[in-house]
Amino acid sequence: MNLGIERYETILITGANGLLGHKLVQLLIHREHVLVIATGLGESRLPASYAKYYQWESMDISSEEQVNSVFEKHRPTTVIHAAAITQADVCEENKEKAYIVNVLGTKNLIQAAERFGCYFLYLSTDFVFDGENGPYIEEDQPNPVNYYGRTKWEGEQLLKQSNLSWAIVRTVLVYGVAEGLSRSNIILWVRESLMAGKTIQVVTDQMRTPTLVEDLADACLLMVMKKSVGIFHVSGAEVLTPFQMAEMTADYFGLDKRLLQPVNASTFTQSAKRPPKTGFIIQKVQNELNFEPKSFTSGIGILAKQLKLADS
Ligand SMILES: NC(=O)C1=CN([C@@H]2O[C@H](COP(=O)(O)OP(=O)(O)OC[C@H]3O[C@@H](n4cnc5c(N)ncnc54)[C@H](OP(=O)(O)O)[C@@H]3O)[C@@H](O)[C@H]2O)C=CC1
Ligand SMILES: Cc1cn([C@H]2C[C@H](O)[C@@H](COP(=O)(O)OP(=O)(O)O[C@H]3O[C@@H](C)C(=O)[C@@H](O)[C@H]3O)O2)c(=O)[nH]c1=O
Repeated sequence: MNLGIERYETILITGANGLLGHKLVQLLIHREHVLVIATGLGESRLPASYAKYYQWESMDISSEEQVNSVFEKHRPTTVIHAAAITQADVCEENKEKAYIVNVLGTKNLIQAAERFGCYFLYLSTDFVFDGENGPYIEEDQPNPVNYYGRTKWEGEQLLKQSNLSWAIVRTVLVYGVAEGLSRSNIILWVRESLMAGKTIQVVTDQMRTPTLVEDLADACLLMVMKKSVGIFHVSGAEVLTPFQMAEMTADYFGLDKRLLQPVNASTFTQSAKRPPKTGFIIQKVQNELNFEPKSFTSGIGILAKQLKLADS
């Protein structure tokens, strides 16, 4: 795909060791006229085969000094900000750390990006909503019910108040596979548990529109190409409960569904409250970007192929 840009773009990605960051690097490194600066905590955990196509910078976004020095060195034209503490329970139990990374880290990036006039794409979440009446459109009013959601919402507001040309991409329950991840996701968790013969409790009364990470990365690329501005809801189109997702995963891999134990979220104790019914209406990105997400079953198929390749 031609990026549709004449001059060279230097695209700086935060959270490049994460699931989305990994796929963004994979997608961008072979584009013409694009220099990829992949950043993350410590060393790169990206596949060794990508190494010669991008530059790695160890960058803790909560360090203003590290952020400024990486921006001075590479002078990015675009920032895709995917780094965050994404575990809702960790954020709830360690609010100060969550604030420092998710809010102040975002502020450091925005301030540095302002000095270089970057286009800034920020990853946000369905957890900015309270989940009382999803699925949501972009104009709905956020009202986060947990601390992770609050920090992401504060990040959104910082960006809106900036002088940057910005886009906020909100997404939902992202699934996929990549090397060296620091968090799992619903398909991997269900598959691994059932393969080990383990009974798992799965929630029946939450609603989500799960998102294949490759679809999300494609949407981010489209937005960078168009320099889209505003808030965009990017997710799968199917509204499903985690229990339905678990059943579909078990069916796909031919695993024993009797190991799936249905539970209500109220009986299921987690330190961060989860919004019950979220998910997105994605008409805006369908209309403006021609974005068409895969079905959940196709998404499992794509992930399964990658698992097979990794095993072979
Ligand atoms: N996953 C999901 O279901 C959803 C994700 N999102 C948002 O999408 C974005 C990408 O998510 P995803 O890729 O799935 O998440 P991951 O947790 O896989 O990736 C996030 C990355 O951020 C890195 N990170 C954490 N703290 C810092 C820091 N101080 N400085 C630099 N990097 C840091 C982590 O590093 P390390 O790996 O070393 O810990 C990790 O690699 C996030 O902003 C998230 O809020 C929104 C909705 C749903
Ligand atoms: C751990 C666990 C999860 N679940 C369900 C609940 C939940 O909807 C789904 C995923 O659970 P997790 O705790 O992994 O994730 P959770 O924090 O609920 O998911 C979120 O991640 C962050 C980053 C986001 O921004 C959100 O979009 C969102 O999808 O699986 C169970 O049913 N049983 C379990 O034992």
